[in-house]
Amino acid sequence: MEGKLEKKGSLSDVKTEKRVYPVDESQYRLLEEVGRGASAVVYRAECIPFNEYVAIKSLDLERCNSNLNDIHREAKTMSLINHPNVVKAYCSFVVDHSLWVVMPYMAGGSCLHIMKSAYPDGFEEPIIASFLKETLKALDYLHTQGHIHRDVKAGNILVDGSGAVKLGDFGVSACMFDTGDRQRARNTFVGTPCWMAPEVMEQIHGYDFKADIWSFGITALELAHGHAPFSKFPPMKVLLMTLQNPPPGLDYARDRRFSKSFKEMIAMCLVKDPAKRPTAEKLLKHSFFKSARSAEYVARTILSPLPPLWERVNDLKIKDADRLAQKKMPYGEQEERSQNEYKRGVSAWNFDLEDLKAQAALGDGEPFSGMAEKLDSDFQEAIEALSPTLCFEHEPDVLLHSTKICSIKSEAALDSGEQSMHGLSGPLQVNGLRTEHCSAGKKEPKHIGRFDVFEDDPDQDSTDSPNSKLLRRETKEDTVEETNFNGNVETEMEDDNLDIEKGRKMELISNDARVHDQDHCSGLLIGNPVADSANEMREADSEIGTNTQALDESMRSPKLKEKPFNGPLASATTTVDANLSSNGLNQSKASIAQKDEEKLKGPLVQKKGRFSVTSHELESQEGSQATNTRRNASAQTSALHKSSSVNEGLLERKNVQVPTLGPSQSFSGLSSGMNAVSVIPQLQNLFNQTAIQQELIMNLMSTINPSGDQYVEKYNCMSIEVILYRSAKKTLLHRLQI
Ligand SMILES: Nc1ncnc2c1ncn2[C@@H]1O[C@H](COP(=O)(O)OP(=O)(O)OP(=O)(O)O)[C@@H](O)[C@H]1O
Repeated sequence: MEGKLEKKGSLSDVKTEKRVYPVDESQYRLLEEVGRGASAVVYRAECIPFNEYVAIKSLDLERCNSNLNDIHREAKTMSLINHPNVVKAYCSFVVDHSLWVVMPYMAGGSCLHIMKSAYPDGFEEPIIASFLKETLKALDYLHTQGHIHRDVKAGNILVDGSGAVKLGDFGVSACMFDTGDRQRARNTFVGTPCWMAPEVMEQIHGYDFKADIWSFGITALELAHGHAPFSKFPPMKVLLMTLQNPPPGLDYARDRRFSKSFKEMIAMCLVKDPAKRPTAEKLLKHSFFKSARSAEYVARTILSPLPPLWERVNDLKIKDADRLAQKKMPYGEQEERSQNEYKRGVSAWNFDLEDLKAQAALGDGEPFSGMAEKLDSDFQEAIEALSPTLCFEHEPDVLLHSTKICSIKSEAALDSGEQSMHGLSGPLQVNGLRTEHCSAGKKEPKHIGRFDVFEDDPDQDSTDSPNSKLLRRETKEDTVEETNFNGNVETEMEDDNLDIEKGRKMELISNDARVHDQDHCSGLLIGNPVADSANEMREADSEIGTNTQALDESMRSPKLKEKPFNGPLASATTTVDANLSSNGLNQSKASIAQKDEEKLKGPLVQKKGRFSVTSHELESQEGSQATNTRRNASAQTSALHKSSSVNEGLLERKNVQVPTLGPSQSFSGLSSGMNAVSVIPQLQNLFNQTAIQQELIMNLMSTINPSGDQYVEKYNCMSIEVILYRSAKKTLLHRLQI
């Protein structure tokens, strides 16, 4: 390691390393603010004894989830970094409630700052190549040292006065969002949604340094366009789009100005299967980087016309404040702030998958999905804006990450036990569409219901994008799923094994919540994430402390304790899969095919690190207790699957009309051997879950904005919808009983 440091370091670094920077506040004079992030303010400062400008990043420890030891450990790591393209920490020390990290002052500021001030539509290609090449060197170094940056974006690519480029924000800020060791950190969402790799969002197998390569590709697009893809959307939408859309690329009409080589380089980074992304070292050899210019060229063409960094930063602050002032409505203001922070690239987006699923359930899943068209657009926004991982407290310009939903979930999880968690665990399932890796050999869906309304979409023809071409080459079969907001999926399969494939999908879902098909889907997370999750939640709760206490209180209703919160996600999935398997014969054919295949390969159910675990192994490992629990959970999940699919069959057979269900409230085919009476418990189950969700939403609303009349109004509106929905279910139940 030592040798590597020397090889990759520079003389100047070695020189500065010998300097021992004072760890005493009085030895520094803070000057202007030159940057602000989620948890830190960065100042230009003077190191008095050395008569040198430095940057001091002041991290507010009171706003951090991490304990002081974690932060110090990370700061220490940062100080050990020694590479000309990585901003190192000279030293760090605590001042009052803040940690001061002393770093070299990067007078040009971040690429984001430069873009915002002077290049709102992005840079020219040689400049992009220059920034990216240096960034890639930094990543190569970090990855070689075993580090994952986790927050690569234009806002963290810094330029010094002489045009040298360094990757900043390594270590400390990453640790700010961790609550423990790295492994756990790697199972939480860390980073900024637009830049986040799909595998980071999915949390199925964890992620590695290839996540940085994805973020690097997104950063390339950011530098080319002036903003990251999907940056205008709220985080939930960004996550959905990243997971379900084809990877973004330079596919717009205006991108004709960019070279084929640039487009190709981006497409190589933005492959959803991390294993297929190149390493930083390999990428550095790509022809695109031949167009990179010298630091001197960057300083002359880009930096010299700009005013000093602090002036630019101040101007940007004023602009942001003006924009905010234009929006007067409280809700609009909050949304606008959120968007501002988001566009600014602040990384306070520490998501938890469960939060997102809860959000997905609230916004998109049953019971509301069928009524979506009836809700006014305002209400839709309000539901989306429930994205409760974000809230503003105290300081208007600072986005804090709140764990309110997490706290609700913790209560529910702890109280209702493992089974309830199964419906919520695993990959994000929204609108009945399971997220799948591209490597699964399938094309991505073209639309995500209402989320496909994207200004740039016409240009972004998924079939023409270089990425999708790239993906298609990897694809053995050609499957296109089109999903609308209500979870209906039209499937076109050009493969000869159509029926078997359809049946296999059904088998995968309905067997229970366990099976993954290695080639097809990420599937539900099985194993046993519950215990860990529950522990993490307990810890998270204790850390959250008073912030969420009020909410926790409000969530301790007996109903919530009794009922597992696993309905909408599990049942929303049903529509899709039931549609796929409307033919019972196909099912059994597929079932046989699946079993044959399992005999040969052994069904892969989970990957643990480098090891694949088959269902047999898993069962024997987990012992009978875990198996039983899983079976219970499976039975529950299956029941929900069945309940939804049975409905339509009954409707077809009995020709029952359900007047208040929207046209898009989809029910699917009847499984053979089911009778009407047998579905009543399942319907009852759905009915109960509706009530639970209603209460959950109400609590959320009152907690987020206890005095907000708007929410009350919205809630009333929603209550009506829920009542309509309930009455539809009652009618159905009544008719079935007759
Ligand atoms: N050494 C430096 N010299 C000059 N400006 C800097 C320096 N370090 C950071 N900045 C500026 O301050 C901003 C915020 O810093 P930083 O990103 O490290 O904070 P953070 O709280 O970790 O933010 P983030 O939300 O990106 O995680 C950066 O975007 C950059 O513009």
